[in-house]
Amino acid sequence: MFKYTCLNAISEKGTSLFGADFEKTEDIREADAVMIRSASMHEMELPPMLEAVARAGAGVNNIPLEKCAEQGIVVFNTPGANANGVKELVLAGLLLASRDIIGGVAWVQGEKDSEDLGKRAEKEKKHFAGCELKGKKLGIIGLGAIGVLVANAAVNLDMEVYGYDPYISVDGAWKLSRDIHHIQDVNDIYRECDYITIHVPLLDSTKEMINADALNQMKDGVVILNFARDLLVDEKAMIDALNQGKVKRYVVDFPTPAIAKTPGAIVIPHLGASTQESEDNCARMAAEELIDYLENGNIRHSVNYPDCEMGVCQEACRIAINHRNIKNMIGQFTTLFGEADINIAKMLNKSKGNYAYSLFDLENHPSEAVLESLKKIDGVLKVRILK
Ligand SMILES: NC(=O)c1ccc[n+]([C@@H]2O[C@H](COP(=O)([O-])OP(=O)(O)OC[C@H]3O[C@@H](n4cnc5c(N)ncnc54)[C@H](O)[C@@H]3O)[C@@H](O)[C@H]2O)c1
Ligand SMILES: O=C(O)CC[C@@H](O)C(=O)O
Repeated sequence: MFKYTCLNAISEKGTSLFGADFEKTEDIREADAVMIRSASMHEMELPPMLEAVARAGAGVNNIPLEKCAEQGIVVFNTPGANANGVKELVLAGLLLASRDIIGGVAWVQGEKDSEDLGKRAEKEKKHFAGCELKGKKLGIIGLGAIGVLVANAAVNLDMEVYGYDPYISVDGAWKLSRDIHHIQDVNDIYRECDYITIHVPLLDSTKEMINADALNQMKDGVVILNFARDLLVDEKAMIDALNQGKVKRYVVDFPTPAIAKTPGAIVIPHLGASTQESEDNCARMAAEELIDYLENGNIRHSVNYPDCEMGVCQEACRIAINHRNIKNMIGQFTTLFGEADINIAKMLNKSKGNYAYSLFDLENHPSEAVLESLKKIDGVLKVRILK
């Protein structure tokens, strides 16, 4: 029996996939698995029996990845599962920044008791006029699941699209429309574009990438959209740029009191992935990842351990070992099995950065003593016996 806990509301489309071997608990201390959206785990003590965390979403900056890896806890996310939801809100952001729909609707609300509202609207509407997207230059920083969808949709809106992503995946490159200009130097995006949208993860290397230097290079009256993470933008520099009119509109999905008070900012309460479809997709993918990991030891879409899949075990049992990526680990594992007279039917070892993962399908069950010896090997972080 496995236990899971949800640290945020998770769609029932995902949780309903947990079968008879799974039970929900409200107490993380007895959970084998955590499902999470945006709650922060940074200050949390990680219980010793926790095996896995699944982020029903893309960004994992709310989870201590290294601390989890050190305890043999595999962290998953759900790449692409909410990308369409975000893409659609980015398109809404482009339109909201270009036409004063928000100002116009607020004006109508303020005048809703005027008998001659229709007539007055015709006179006042000039205050809410805007510009069209067609022909404008859109720069996209980050061409992953969301950036590619935004880029292709913007081409269909007749925008001139510039994309920058030095680490673009082969899959991403295949999906990208040929009409997109591939940019090698992000400064070209800063200098050339009328609209700039960022779709990169929050990392040490991307933190405050939109800072005073970047803003100074941009065109006067540029529109910036940030549906990725608040800390990608230096908020103080953005507020100054909005106050000086350098930035015409800043559309941001991450509210703070300072930005919400600044004229020109269009601030949304983190709604990018808040559609039924995105929530269902993320929950389903997260649940499937956890089930396959807990039952079969397979890792797919992990952000702190290598992906490693060996299907369903057909032998006496499967041993899953989370360990450091250092030399002679496999030699020590196989020596132990050999000395215990256990034949290995199938094995797989993968590494990612400082961490590695090994699966062994064995023809006989190892004794408790063998399992204890495995756990004692220097560099081993977790050992599980499955089936
Ligand atoms: N507002 C929301 O509700 C919402 C929803 C989903 C994702 N997000 C955020 O959006 C981010 C992107 O999501 P995604 O699903 O497209 O992720 P993704 O991993 O598919 O794409 C990220 C892309 O950024 C690129 N990248 C990394 N560093 C870069 C850099 N310095 N310059 C240019 N490109 C760089 C990567 O190569 C990758 O292609 C997530 O990390 C998350 O923070 C927000
Ligand atoms: O769970 C959410 O609502 C937001 C998710 C989003 O920020 C993500 O990174 O996927």
